[in-house]
Amino acid sequence: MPLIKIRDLHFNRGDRVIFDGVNIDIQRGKVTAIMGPSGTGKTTLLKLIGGQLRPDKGTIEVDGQDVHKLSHSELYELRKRMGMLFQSGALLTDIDVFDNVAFPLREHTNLPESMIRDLVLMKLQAVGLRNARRLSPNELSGGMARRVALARAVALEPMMIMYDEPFTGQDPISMGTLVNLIHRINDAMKLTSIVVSHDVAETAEIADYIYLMSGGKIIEHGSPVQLKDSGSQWVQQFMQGLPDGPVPFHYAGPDFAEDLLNPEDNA
Ligand SMILES: Nc1ncnc2c1ncn2[C@@H]1O[C@H](COP(=O)(O)OP(=O)(O)OP(=O)(O)O)[C@@H](O)[C@H]1O
Repeated sequence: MPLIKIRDLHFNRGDRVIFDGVNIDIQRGKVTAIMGPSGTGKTTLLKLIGGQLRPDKGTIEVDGQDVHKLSHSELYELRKRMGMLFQSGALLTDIDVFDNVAFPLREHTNLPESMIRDLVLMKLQAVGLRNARRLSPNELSGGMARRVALARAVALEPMMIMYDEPFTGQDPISMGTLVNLIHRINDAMKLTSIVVSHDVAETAEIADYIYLMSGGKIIEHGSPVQLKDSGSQWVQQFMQGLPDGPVPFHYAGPDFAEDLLNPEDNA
């Protein structure tokens, strides 16, 4: 049984079709990557899985529960078991690293402070920042801040974790550290991970399975090796990061000549 089962997912933003009949299985214990060009709806998909958005049609089941049929309190309980690491998931800047990681534990559990301390130190140890616990977030590098956010995301021992563009803005060394950490934490904590990214090389390195999305559909799915050997031109363009190919560079709409001929249209 997959941990997440997405069936016939449809979702629109105004007239724009974001998902047009998408099916995805996220297997337990694995790292699954969702990749696709900018604007294809990767972040939107994570929000649909987390219940922040509602599909127009189709279902999303997480651990056997239909996310969009849950009551508020049931969804709240489910969300506590879903770690999320959003790109914008900033740390609280007026408290130190330790208190940032302790925050969800103090918020959602009644554990005594001594136990919270042990749990926080364990999580910080796992991301290599136990000795940075008294630093304030503005004393951290971007890579360190992301590792603290990761420690915080796993503080409540979630069953899964969703990463939104975890590698953006990282230098090669902290990129390498993150790549290792995502895999190590997934295996050590027996998690299920979803990584949403357009960083092909790094994502292919950690993913056990990849879904490639474009134009509202899943274009291809398989192991990184299967995708690298794919005969599809589109898949090759994406996996090799080639600028020209079947993937359009321009956001869909009227063509340029038509726009120039309609100076009245300020849209
Ligand atoms: N709040 C919103 N209201 C209307 N449209 C939105 C909103 N958020 C996103 N969109 C549109 O939905 C589409 C998908 O956005 P999304 O952020 O999910 O893409 P993405 O694949 O994560 O892109 P990127 O890789 O660039 O982060 C885009 O066309 C975007 O313009």
